Order: sequence, then structure tokens, then C-alpha cells
Amino acid sequence: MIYTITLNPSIDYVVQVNQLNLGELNKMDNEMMFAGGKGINVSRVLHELAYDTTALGFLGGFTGDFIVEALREKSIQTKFTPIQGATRINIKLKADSETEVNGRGPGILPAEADSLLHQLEHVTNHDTVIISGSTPPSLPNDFHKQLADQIAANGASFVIDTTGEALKSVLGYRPLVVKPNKEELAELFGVTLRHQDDVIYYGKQLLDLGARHAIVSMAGEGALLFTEEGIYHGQTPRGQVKNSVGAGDSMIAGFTGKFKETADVTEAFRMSLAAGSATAFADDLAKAEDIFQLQEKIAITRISGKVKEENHEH
Ligand SMILES: Nc1ncnc2c1ncn2[C@@H]1O[C@H](COP(=O)(O)OP(=O)(O)O)[C@@H](O)[C@H]1O
Ligand SMILES: O=P(O)(O)OC[C@H]1O[C@](O)(COP(=O)(O)O)[C@@H](O)[C@@H]1O
Repeated sequence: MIYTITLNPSIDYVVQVNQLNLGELNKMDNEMMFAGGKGINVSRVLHELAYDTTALGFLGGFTGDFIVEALREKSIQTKFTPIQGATRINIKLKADSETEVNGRGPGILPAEADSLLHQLEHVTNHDTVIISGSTPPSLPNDFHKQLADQIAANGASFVIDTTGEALKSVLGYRPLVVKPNKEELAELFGVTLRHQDDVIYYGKQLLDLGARHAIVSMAGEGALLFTEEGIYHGQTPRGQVKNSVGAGDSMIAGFTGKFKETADVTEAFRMSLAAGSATAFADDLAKAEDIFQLQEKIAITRISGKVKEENHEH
């Protein structure tokens, strides 16, 4: 089973305004609501690709009810931890460019946090747990470490897709894959990434810090995959970007599902890029048939040899 944990789910409220006039009354040209939050998106794409998945995380209020219902309609298994607070709403404003306004998230009581940790006592060494997205501010700073501890104690593998200190704090637990985008990688190390060589240098650091694989996604420029055996560049196919919300989550789903199925890291990378781009080219998250079609079009090039040995030379 592939479990996803969304500590901070959301309703993604996608609003389209063809001509946005700031400070004036605007009328929506289109509006859509999706059950969102990074782990939930990952579960949706895993399910679309026919991989077994269960979505975990904190959920509450009328917004939480909306999410449960939306996932039930898609027959996605869920075991959310109920909370007293209300799940947030994130605004995705589509005008000439895409603007996002994300909520900070509800308060989580200590008993609610404990309840999620107890749920993880049931995962086994056959399972993979994907922890994705931001953390509601009321959770303790070391909550990701507590999760990783529990997952490691049960011998399950895990994937982490978050930012900053929360990400750094669990790299030593040897996550199967981490996937910062270029901006998140720069922020993680407090640097500016000007050239591909800079991205390669800091991407390698993720392996040195403990990640078993790292993907650095670069939107339309594709992505770099770092493994102990080498570094690869994956080209994204061309297409019209409609809605890039969830593209990164689709990459995590594609990689984790395919890797669990085949243990083939470059095929997992190919599936990851196909899923990311198929979502970028769709209004909502990608459909399986589009992912499979794009898979044929992803070119992967090996750009460098053994990462660990090279790093030792520095
Ligand atoms: N303009 C684009 N053209 C094709 N694919 C894209 C484009 N933007 C995003 N993608 C796909 O989505 C993936 C993730 O996008 P990116 O913006 O790097 O990550 P995130 O969504 O995590 O910020 C890319 O690696 C690519 O596969
Ligand atoms: O585009 P991405 O990075 O794959 O993730 C999109 C998801 O992340 C969110 O923007 C939430 O992000 P955070 O958890 O980092 O606040 C959701 O609204 C959306 O569903």
C-alpha cells in the first residue's frame, strides 16, 4: 500500500478572470473546486494509475466534508484523522498569469496529532508512506521527525515532499525520493541557482544528506534525477500549459508508483515527468491515458557518472 499523509489539506478554489482589474470589481469567467493538498493530489494520481493508495492526514469542518465526499466519488480510500478545526481553502487565481493564495491551515490539538502518529503503528515493511505539503502552524516543529521515526520503526519506506527545516530534519532517515523544484532547492540551501552546474552541485548535496534519490524539477525545462549511480536529465514534452497546480505532486506519484512496481529508477523518472507534464497540460490532475501517451515522448539523458564518488573528490 502507498499511504499519503497530507498534514494540511485544502480545497483548491480555481478562479478564472480573463481580465483582472486590481482594486475593482471583477466577475469570474469560470470557477472550479478540487479536493487538494499535496498528499491528496498524490493519492489521486496514484489511484488514476491503478496503484493501491490510502490518503491520511488531518481533516475537519465543512471543507473537510467536501474533500471526503470528492474522494469517495472517485473511490479513493481514505483514513483521515478528524480535527475540530476547519480545513483551509487555497485560492488559485488564473488571469494573465497564475496567482496562488494559500491558507495557513487550522489548529491541530495535541490529541489529534497523537492520533495520526498512532495510525502509523499499522504500516509494515511492504508499505511506502509519502508525506507531502506544508505543516499547519500549530503542530510541533519536530512533527516530521516524529512521523519519520514511526515509519522507520516499522520498516516502511518513505517519501518526503516539503520545504525548509522540515525537509532537512528527515533526510537522515533515507527517504526513497525528495523532489524540490529549483526555487525550493535554492531556498533550502540559502543560495541563488544561476546555472545548471549550480543545480547539480546542490542536487548532489541532497544525496549526501541522506536521500536515496532526488529529483529537482524545473517546470518547462524538465527535471534532473540524482542517484548514486549517476545524474540524468529528463526533457518535458511540449504542450499547452493549462493549470500547473499539482504538477509536482503528479511527479511524486509517478515516481513512487513506478519504482514500487519495477525498482527501475529511470523508468520511474520517465513516469514522473510524464505525470507532471500531463497534469500541467490538463485543467485538473492528469488522466492515466494522457500520462501513458506522454511517457513515450520523454527523452532521458545521462549527464554524469557516480554521484557519491564525485562528491568525495570535492
Ligand atoms: N511548461 C511546462 N511544460 C511541460 N511540462 C511542465 C511545464 N511546467 C511544469 N511541467 C511539468 O511539471 C513538473 C513539475 O513542475 P515544477 O513547476 O517544476 O514543480 P512544482 O509543481 O513542484 O513547483 C515538471 O517537471 C514538468 O514535468
Ligand atoms: O503544485 P504542487 O506543488 O504540486 O502542489 C499543489 C498543491 O499544493 C497546494 O498549493 C498546497 O501547498 P502547501 O501544502 O505547500 O501549502 C495545494 O493548494 C495544491 O493542491
